[in-house]
Amino acid sequence: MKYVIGIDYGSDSVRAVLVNAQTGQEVAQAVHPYARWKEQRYCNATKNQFRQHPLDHMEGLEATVRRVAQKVPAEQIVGLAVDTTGSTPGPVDEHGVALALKPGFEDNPNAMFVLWKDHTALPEAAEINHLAKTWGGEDFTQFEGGIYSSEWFWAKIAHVVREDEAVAQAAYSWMEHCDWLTLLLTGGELSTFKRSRCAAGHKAMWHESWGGLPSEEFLTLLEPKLGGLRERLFEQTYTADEVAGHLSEEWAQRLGLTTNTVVAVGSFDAHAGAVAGEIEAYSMVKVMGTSTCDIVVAPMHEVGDKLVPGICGQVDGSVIPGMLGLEAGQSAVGDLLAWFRGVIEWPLRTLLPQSVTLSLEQQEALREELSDKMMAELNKAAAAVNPDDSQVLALDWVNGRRTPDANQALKGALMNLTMGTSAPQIFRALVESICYGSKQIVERFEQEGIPIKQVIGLGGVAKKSGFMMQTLADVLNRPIKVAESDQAPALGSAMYAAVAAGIHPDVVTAQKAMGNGFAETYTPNPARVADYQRRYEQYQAFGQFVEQNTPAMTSEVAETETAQHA
Ligand SMILES: Nc1ncnc2c1ncn2[C@@H]1O[C@H](COP(=O)(O)OP(=O)(O)O)[C@@H](O)[C@H]1O
Ligand SMILES: O=C(CO)[C@H](O)[C@H](O)COP(=O)(O)O
Repeated sequence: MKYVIGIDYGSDSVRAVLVNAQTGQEVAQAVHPYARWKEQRYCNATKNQFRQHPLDHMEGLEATVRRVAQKVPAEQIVGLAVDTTGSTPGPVDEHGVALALKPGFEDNPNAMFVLWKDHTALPEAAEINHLAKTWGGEDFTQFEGGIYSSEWFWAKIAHVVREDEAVAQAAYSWMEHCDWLTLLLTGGELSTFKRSRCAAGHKAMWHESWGGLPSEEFLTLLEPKLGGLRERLFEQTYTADEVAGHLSEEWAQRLGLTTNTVVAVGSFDAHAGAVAGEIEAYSMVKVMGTSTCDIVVAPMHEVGDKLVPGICGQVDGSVIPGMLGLEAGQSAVGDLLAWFRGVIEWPLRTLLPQSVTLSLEQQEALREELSDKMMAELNKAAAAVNPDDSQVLALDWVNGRRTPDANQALKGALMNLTMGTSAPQIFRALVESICYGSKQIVERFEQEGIPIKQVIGLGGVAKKSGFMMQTLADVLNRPIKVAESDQAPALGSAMYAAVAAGIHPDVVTAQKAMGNGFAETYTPNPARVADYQRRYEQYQAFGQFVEQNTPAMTSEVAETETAQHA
């Protein structure tokens, strides 16, 4: 019997699944929340600064993989692969050691991984967009939807090197999180390491037609401190079905595995999730968690030269080698609902500690009990709201708008509040706003000639919120299948690992052999469709109003906003 391990690094925790390499049947899974991240040690939410310490990731690697690996003989585990969030780049030395692991940088957030949802690089993203359209050369954003985001590689690097001279000096190179972990596991040389096509193509403006990364001239025009970095990055990229190497002696020992285990090239969580969600041509797989990524694949020859504006890129082989992978998404989905929960939990955090009748332990127990129940209860109560009784309308942009047309400077909003507005009505409006945002994305693909033939949901929100999924089916007026797997990105990585280890000839065959199928299908309720269409039009008008009244994101505006938050 042969087995593979898929390792999925989410925003809050890492999980590993051990599966049968032939059938995909799950043998074991283990989850580990990041300890430092849980305390938000290197974050500042008001500045939109979200940094993760590499020790959180290394501890999670050992904790999860050791636990699942012990279920079967080590020599039967033939492959593993890692997917992570992205763009989550971090600075490294000439051997690929993360800077935060080196003396002097242990507590410096700029030496850590800059999580996808960190928006401290708003000015740099605005500069990249301006430069790309005006510098007189190639528009390097053209395969990234034409608008570069502050969530991405170059904006983040430019921001950190400007802000922190010590990091700028010490950083030999930069790596996406999925690449850094894969190099860590294989112990190879940084100069010959196989970087992820998925990460480079969607976030680093890598494209074969201009010889890989944007030119030295463009990068130094953006920021002179980037001079020379291009040389120390990479020219080639590799798809996730390829072999990056074998487990190093050190990590084989630390994980309880052998050096015969093949390690596949890394990828992003959403792309791996789409593979496990059995994506096929013109399906949209919605990976719904903290954020949402909408992944579509299409045959290269059918898309031809078509460029889809306002999405997060179109990349040859980023999901399924040989097909074009297209990505869009929303920056806050589970996070939007978690934000609202946080708002209404305020008295629990502030007034409870003032209680004279409850002990500290009782307060803590009460806080946890209520917080645990809150999301499920809000879903239930929001589903019971009579839509005719509430006109509340929301914009889902609390963490900016990722797509269509990235504008991370936009903010969330609520309208039509009355004296009768209740928490469930607001929660319902937030859920609806997420669904309207999703409809805009589907429409963008279709307007640009990429038909969406089916919609598949997966991830924490798709599994936990039937209310969200039913609303989505009603708003989109399409059935939505929800994937069976609870750990879809990890299963997708296991599929990539199985191909890299030679168990299956290609990703499509691996999907067929190892797929878990679907748990349920939400079908649109015809009685709701017309009303949601009317409200969708109101959402669009509300969005236009807010957008028109939001200052254009020049670097000056971004700097003022950042300063106000500091
Ligand atoms: N019952 C629920 N309804 C809606 N959202 C939920 C519910 N329970 C948890 N969530 C949201 O799910 C998100 C986590 O999703 P998950 O897929 O597990 O994580 P990740 O995005 O890190 O991969 C959180 O943002 C949380 O607010
Ligand atoms: O942009 C992405 C991938 O390209 C993802 O949204 C990001 O990685 C975060 O994912 P999640 O919401 O599951 O934590």
